[in-house]
Amino acid sequence: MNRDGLSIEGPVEAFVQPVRAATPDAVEGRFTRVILAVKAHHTLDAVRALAPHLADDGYVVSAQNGLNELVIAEEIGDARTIGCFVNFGADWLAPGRILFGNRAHVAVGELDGRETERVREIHRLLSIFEPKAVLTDNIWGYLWGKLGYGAMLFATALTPASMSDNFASARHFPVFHALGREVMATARARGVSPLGFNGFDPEAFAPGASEEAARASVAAMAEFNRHTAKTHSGVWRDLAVRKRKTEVDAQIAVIAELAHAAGIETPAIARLVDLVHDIEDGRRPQSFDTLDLLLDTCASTTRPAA
Ligand SMILES: NC(=O)C1=CN([C@@H]2O[C@H](COP(=O)(O)OP(=O)(O)OC[C@H]3O[C@@H](n4cnc5c(N)ncnc54)[C@H](OP(=O)(O)O)[C@@H]3O)[C@@H](O)[C@H]2O)C=CC1
Ligand SMILES: CC(C)(CO)C(=O)C(=O)O
Repeated sequence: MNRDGLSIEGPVEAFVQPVRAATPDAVEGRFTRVILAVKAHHTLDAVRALAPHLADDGYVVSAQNGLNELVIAEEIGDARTIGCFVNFGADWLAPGRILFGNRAHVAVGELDGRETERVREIHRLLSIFEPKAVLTDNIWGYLWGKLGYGAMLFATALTPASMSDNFASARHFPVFHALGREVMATARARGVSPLGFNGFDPEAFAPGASEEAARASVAAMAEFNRHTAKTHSGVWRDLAVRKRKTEVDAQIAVIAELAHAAGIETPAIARLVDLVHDIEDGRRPQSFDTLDLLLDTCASTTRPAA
């Protein structure tokens, strides 16, 4: 990147941006604004490494999946943490080369919902990248919406197929239905009002919602993902391409812990976490047989009581 710049490629935009890049050990100086974009399980290490480089009035914006804002705020304080939700698709292709696969929802907000000068400025900067970026007073609503969708993306990564083809598989609808319902029930138990985006409709997975509404949302997610050059999720890439651990513990297992604390059962999430571990550890392949094991759990949890 230092030699050639950062190359953004793909159907959305193509350009080369000159940048100054440094590995963590070579970073010098103190900064006011830090955008954190490491995988969720690296958040704590990264925050500890960057903290000495954060100005007294500096802050960290979490451009990640998961509830990383909780981890960051625990380490450096609520006042130095800003929430962010990103749903566009990007793949690392090679050093200095990134595929920008599609535009999608982006939102930013203070953790307590206030509209401060600094969050307005971050929103202005994000809008250069994504003109429809939202400045929100409910960032937790977006983060929990993404957790609902994210749990489904982890399920799609159990197979070799694209996100879209997974969502379009009518036989596997109970998987997406059960995962969405477990996550949305947990969000509500924590007093969060989850928000929707790009086909994901939180109301469709709320307690008491009709199966028809959930089917419409899953179909909308299949359609949305049909039009991206990033055909597979980051989770799938971690397993199939990068051959490394996924964010499943930091992003998904944590939902089961929060659900348990609220007295909510999460059999689908528990099974999903186990199956992802099985693939990470080489005990199972990415295959529809693996997804079918999750289907067995989900079909029994979503089947109406006799
Ligand atoms: N890619 C996408 O389309 C989307 C991603 N997200 C979320 O965004 C976050 C980032 O994802 P993504 O960009 O795809 O991930 P990548 O793995 O491509 O990038 C993460 C980078 O963080 C680096 N890193 C790891 N630990 C540290 C550390 N302690 N200090 C400094 N750098 C570190 C990694 O280096 P190295 O490779 O050397 O380990 C890697 O370059 C994740 O939470 C993901 O779920 C959200 C929406 C879409
Ligand atoms: C699929 C995507 C880009 C969201 O649409 C994502 O969040 C991921 O790859 O983890």
